[in-house]
Amino acid sequence: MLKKINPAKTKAWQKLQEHYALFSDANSDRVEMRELFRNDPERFVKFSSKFEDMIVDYSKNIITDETLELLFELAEECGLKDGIEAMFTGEKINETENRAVLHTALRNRSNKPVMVDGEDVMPKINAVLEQMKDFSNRLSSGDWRGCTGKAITDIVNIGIGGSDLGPFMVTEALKPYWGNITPHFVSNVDGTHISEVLKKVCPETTLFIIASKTFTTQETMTNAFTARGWFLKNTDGESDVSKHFVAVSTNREEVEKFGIDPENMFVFWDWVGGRYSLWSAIGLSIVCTIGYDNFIELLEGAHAMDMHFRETSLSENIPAILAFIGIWYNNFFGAETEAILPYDQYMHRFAAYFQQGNMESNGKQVDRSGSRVDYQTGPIVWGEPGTNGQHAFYQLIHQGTKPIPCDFIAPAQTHNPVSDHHQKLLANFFAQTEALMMGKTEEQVRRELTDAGKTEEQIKTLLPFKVFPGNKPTNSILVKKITPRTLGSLIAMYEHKIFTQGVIWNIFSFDQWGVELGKQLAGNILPELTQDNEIDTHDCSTNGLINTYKQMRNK
Ligand SMILES: O=P(O)(O)OC[C@H]1O[C@@H](O)[C@H](O)[C@@H](O)[C@@H]1O
Repeated sequence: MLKKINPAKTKAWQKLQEHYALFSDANSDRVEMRELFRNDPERFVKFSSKFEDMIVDYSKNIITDETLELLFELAEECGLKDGIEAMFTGEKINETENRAVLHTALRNRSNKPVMVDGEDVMPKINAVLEQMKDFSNRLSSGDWRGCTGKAITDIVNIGIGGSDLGPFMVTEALKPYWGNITPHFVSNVDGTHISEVLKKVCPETTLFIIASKTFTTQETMTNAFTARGWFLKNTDGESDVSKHFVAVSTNREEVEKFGIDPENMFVFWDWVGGRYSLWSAIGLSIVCTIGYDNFIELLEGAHAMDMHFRETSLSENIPAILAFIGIWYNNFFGAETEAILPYDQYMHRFAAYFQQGNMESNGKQVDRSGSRVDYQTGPIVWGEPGTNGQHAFYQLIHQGTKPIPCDFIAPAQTHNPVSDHHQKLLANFFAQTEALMMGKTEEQVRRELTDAGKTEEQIKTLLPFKVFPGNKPTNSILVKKITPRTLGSLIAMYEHKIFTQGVIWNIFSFDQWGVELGKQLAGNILPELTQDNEIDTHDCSTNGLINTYKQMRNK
């Protein structure tokens, strides 16, 4: 089991607090990155790690050897190494749901046994993989026929949260690997989402994948029934449903109730968390889109990162180091957010994916003993692909008042070598991380303005606006190319970063009770919306909004 240690009460935490004074804004002699770089030409070599075709450069952080040493001490005091073993060996570390956490078993390409409740889970994982392989081959070869004998050309994944974000992000990131099946994704209960997707597909050649761990999620079931209604309206009858609807779930009973043949069901298990489920049967839409072999490459890449995370000492451990640096800013510099900035258009959903991964996992205020924490936990995660972000929100990162550590991610090779686009893209990547670290001093600005012929008066007026403080931390993650394997490693790297931070913050990262209340209340309100009578069962704001909505919808 994970230890229950208050990180803020450890010796390392106290030392980190004292150490922070060296870098604090309150210290007029503070140590800044510019100086650290000036004093150590080997800083890049020292503070970067290679992993297969990936390099993670964490040298542009406000850290010294001592900072990292203290963070390693913190991790040791909090029992990180034992925690990692507990997860990989199937201990029920998701205590509030009494579940193991074994997304790593789903990509355990060594096939060594992984035991849960005395049973090796590998045979059943392999059996579902075989089923996914067979199914996707039948789809892409045209062997699986729709109701009028036509081959399937489009799949629609209906799911939400973990049953949508992962498959959507991965299929988008790996678009260059698409075969002859086009994927679509419907998640939002807003009828616009399904309506717009249904406009693009033809009932005879479309297969719906209803993806839901519980098979009770309101949004998914509503969209699934709408899809079935649309299909039946446009085809000949109920019996054809089996050729056009398959399910991915842990809940056989509900799948059968919906009317999907259990033959067409792909199972997974309660030890797969929703937001960690793309490696399970939830990845069916990925397999159908990029092919089974590429999906296996994705698993292989993740497995390689798993091995690295499990077996490498903390001082060389990439996910752990990223996690420690995150804690450094979150808990000592008071950083509230982290940006993930992929310089790769195909990875445009990567930040959104890890928004759930991070914020649902570590958005917790109660520690593992059930007490309110007295320190900060999970950061707000956000981001957009470069270079779009540069023209939108980088201003605040460069010159705003909030510290925002950023991860820059880019491939050295593009799938679309169009003239010099990629060089321009990467020039921007490198320039931004340099600018964020170096900033622009008063002296530099003064020189520039003098060279531009400005008067002393003009220089004085403009100077404060044109200075960039710099000292803004970034990690740079450069991969050779975005392939299924690299993407698998990248995703696993971030997953383990989240896990590491959860262990140290002494919180449970694999439950998500916080999403329940809104669902419950929506369940209470829905029947109140069916009639036009005035409502007075809530607070005055909620009553007022519901009653105004009722008036508006009728006029
Ligand atoms: O796969 P399901 O059961 O439909 O759940 C979808 C999502 O439902 C949300 O309520 C959970 O917070 C997510 O973690 C989950 O991924």
